[in-house]
Amino acid sequence: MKDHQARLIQLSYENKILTFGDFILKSGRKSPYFFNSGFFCAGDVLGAVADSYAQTIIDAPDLEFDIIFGPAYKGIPLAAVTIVKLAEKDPTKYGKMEYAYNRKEKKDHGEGGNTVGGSLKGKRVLILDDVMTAGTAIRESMAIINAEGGILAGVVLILDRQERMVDYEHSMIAQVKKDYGVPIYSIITLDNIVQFAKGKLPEQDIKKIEDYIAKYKASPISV
Ligand SMILES: O=C(O)c1cc(=O)[nH]c(=O)n1[C@@H]1O[C@H](COP(=O)(O)O)[C@@H](O)[C@H]1O
Repeated sequence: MKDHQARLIQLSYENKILTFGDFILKSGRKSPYFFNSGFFCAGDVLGAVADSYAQTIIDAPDLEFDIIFGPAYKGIPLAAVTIVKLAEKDPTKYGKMEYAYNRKEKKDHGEGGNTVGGSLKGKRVLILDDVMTAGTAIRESMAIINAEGGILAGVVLILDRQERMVDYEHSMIAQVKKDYGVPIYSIITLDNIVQFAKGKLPEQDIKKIEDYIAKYKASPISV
């Protein structure tokens, strides 16, 4: 793990963003851990996630984009702090780059429109989201970008849960990469969380995570 990844997991655990227990996911799966990015609300941990997003973007060899899109609601502050961090790290490349987000409800007065911030029209758009499990949230973002005339350029996530799709061995990330032909990066993965948990949690909790992995972890194959 790189320093920024280890630091982000540690801070996420301390801030109860990363928790271990019994959780029901959006997909209906019963999970022994949950990552709640709604708790990125203290300055230190929000700064840490912004730094990790920005570093992941800068280190990615094949991400070319003109604007960042943060899906409402949780993606909005994440996109805002990341664009600030990118501008700090590389002012020439990112100083004038914009970000945008969608409204949950359509507005038909004032400036109108479904998105706020920079225009997506004709631009290569990088989606910045928190967690991908079954891919539902990401597909919703893709539909918004299409409707606004943007071109999807890639996705950066905080956590790749590395879960397999129902009835398949491969992951949702592998499927989305194939369907849209764009790169997808994540700051941390389930593997990183397991590595962290092994030094921290009691044996019975590790066992629950291992059982979950045996049941739901995807094979590292592309489609
Ligand atoms: O329900 C989840 O799968 C989930 C797991 C987790 O650890 N953290 C988490 O936030 N989620 C939620 O699930 C969404 C992603 O799941 P999909 O839309 O199924 O890919 C996230 O945007 C969250 O709403």
